Amino acid sequence: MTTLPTTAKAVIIGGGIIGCSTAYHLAKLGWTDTVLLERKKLTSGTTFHAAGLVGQLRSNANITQLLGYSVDLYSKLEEETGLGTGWKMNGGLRLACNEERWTEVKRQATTAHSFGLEMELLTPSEALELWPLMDISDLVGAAFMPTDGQANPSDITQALAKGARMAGASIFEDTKVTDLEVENGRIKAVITDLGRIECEKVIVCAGQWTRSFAKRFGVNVPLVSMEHQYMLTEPMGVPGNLPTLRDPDRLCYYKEEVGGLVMGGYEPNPIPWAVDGIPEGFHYSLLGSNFDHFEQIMEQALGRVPGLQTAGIKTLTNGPESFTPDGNFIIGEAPELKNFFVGAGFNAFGIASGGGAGMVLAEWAKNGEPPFDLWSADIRRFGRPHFDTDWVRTRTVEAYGKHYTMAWPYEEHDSGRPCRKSPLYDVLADAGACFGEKLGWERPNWFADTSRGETPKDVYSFGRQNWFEAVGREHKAARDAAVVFDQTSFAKFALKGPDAVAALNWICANNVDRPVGSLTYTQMLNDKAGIECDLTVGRVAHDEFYIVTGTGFATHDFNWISRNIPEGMNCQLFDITSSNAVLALMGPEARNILEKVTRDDVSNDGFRFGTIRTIGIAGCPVQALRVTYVGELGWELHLPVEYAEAVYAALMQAGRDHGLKNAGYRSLEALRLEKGYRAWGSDIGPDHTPFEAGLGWAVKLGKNIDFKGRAAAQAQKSGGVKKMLACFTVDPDVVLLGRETIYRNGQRVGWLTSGGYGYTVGKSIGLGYVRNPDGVDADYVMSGDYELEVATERVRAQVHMEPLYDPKMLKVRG
Ligand SMILES: NCCCC(=O)O
Repeated sequence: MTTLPTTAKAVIIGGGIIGCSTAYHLAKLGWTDTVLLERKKLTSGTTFHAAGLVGQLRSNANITQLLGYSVDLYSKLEEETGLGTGWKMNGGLRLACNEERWTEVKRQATTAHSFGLEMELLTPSEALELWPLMDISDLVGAAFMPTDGQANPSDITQALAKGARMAGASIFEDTKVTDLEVENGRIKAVITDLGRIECEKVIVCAGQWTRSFAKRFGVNVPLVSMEHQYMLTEPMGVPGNLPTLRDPDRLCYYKEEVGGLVMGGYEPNPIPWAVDGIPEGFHYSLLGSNFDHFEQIMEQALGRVPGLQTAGIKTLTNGPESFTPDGNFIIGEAPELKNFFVGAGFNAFGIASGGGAGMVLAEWAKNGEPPFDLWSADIRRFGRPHFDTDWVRTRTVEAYGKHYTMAWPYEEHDSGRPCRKSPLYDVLADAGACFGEKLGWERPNWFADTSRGETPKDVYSFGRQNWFEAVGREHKAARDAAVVFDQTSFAKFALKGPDAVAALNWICANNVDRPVGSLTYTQMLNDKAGIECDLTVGRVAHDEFYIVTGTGFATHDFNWISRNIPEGMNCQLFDITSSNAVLALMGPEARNILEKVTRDDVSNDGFRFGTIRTIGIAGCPVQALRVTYVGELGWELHLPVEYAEAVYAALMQAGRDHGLKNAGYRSLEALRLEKGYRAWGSDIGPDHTPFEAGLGWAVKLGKNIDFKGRAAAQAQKSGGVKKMLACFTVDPDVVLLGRETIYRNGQRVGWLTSGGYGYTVGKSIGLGYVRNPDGVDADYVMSGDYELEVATERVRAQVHMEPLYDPKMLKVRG
């Protein structure tokens, strides 16, 4: 009879690879009173039927690092535990069968180089030498990553479980979690059919069962079970050292197994499973093989591996796996419930991610923060649309179907749209808007001039895309006249209460205790002085602040602020995103236009840069913020949604004689790059401090006010930095997209965090950190000779530490 402990530091729910890896790492970190509970047997959920490929390269440096950690761990786990893992570092091949895919593969190789991974380009015949079973008649080229590999999913999980036990963790199989005890918004205990365990942290690694389990406690985990099939052939003389192979143009992957081949794929019409809930008793269970559905993948594979025509098929495994709406996994502490952690939704990368995901989950649970920025996989990246199961399923079906399709620059999702619409959606659509989508919001990306025969639809490529000229027109209007951006999707919060100023001044790096009517640009830092939030704060009353942040950061920033209000302080945070529309009027003509529609004083003296006031426009009380993200004179106009059409119409009419144009997010991006404004999530984030990012001027170290992250910020200000954000320009015909490698005096020193084009300066622009373990300052940055690697080619680059456009801020303050 199993006797559960009555207390534990951490309880992990789920005995698949992620749960076992988390237990392994928590125990190694010294939390030996970690308990893992598995409802049935280890691996019996999804792990046992995973294919077991371990690839490393992703478009995000830290996720690539996490996967690289898995490879390092798997390389030594067998020796440590004495259990076989099936780990083989045979390398991984990726094929390209057309010129566009070849460009994508070359850009991926450069991304690999940026992140410090070896990835070699091969001719078709060189690829054939590594993978002699394939037909290469349609091949343009291939890339080879020598450190990729494959593992046996069940064996590697058992080895992690053994390693966890060896380090002191306890693992209980056949133990069902029936409930959680929650007290004051945090986890108190886990209730099982064999007893109660009081604990500090719960980490739910229950695979596709995670969504319904978490929902019982108000936590949203947007994942969907999808049927995924792969076949295994009878032995056909496949050598044991065969690299894994990804053939994205044919949607297929391959690996060697006992002398045969595993072959699976990602069909464009996947089948969601268990839409109304996973049946009781579904463990060590598979779905019936669906040969008809697999035929489309099989047909493609036969073209690549002719030997499959005569190979016997041993099994066609149809196992449901968790997929997510954006193809990234879901990790971190739930915003809805303290001490409730999630590691789920691994999109068929569970085995590749297992080692690293367990490591980061363990560190996050133990230390209260992840070891590095995991924003692209963070559970707080989701928002309102992700609560709706139908919407999540629709979007996830699209994401699954695009698993191997070309990842085009600027690609937008097609499904589940339109979902959240600004009140101006129809008006802007009539004006030629081509919309993009973020967190469900439809947002104009650019405006087609339909009178010239332009169509508001993106045509994707790796070169300049069809919207390039249209965005250039918007850019020019912003610099020479004025534009209006519909930025209604901005997340907006109100913080109210007698302690609002004290609380916010603790959370913000900049000083927000300024007179009513002041606007403050500020970061919010973690204890390492990493930038957790980057936002604008307006003091609208003695005891009230209006906070504006990016569309995609609504859940994250709300959670960060509310969790960091010091205990006992009397103030409340409200999400008022849906109450207010936002029109940003920007450009040298902005004042002339605004003066025509308001009786309020908007002169330079009457309405200074960096202030917020209420003005009247078209019968509407508008909160006007004199601020800019494009480097021009301008105002963000925040107004109750019901006035949006009237205020927009008044502006457009008044702007007619001033060259006012609609503009979208693509020109906003080009404008901000010229000005060197940083974007959270790419140029700045938890791995970057204000001093590294050139934002030290916004940190209140000169004031005697304590704030979160102050000690680390102070230490870095005194000790100096080891990386520094710089701007790079290259010839206009070089397309920069981000992740291009930066070389200083021939040495790799970083990669671009953003890339784009500056229409005023007529150059391609990138931002990125220059790293040096011995320390970096502006002189060091400026004294180097720079090249960028773009799709494996090196190009000369100029470096800049000042904004390319209006470095003295004359336009903004004028
Ligand atoms: N579970 C299949 C993984 C496929 C891939 O790594 O591309």
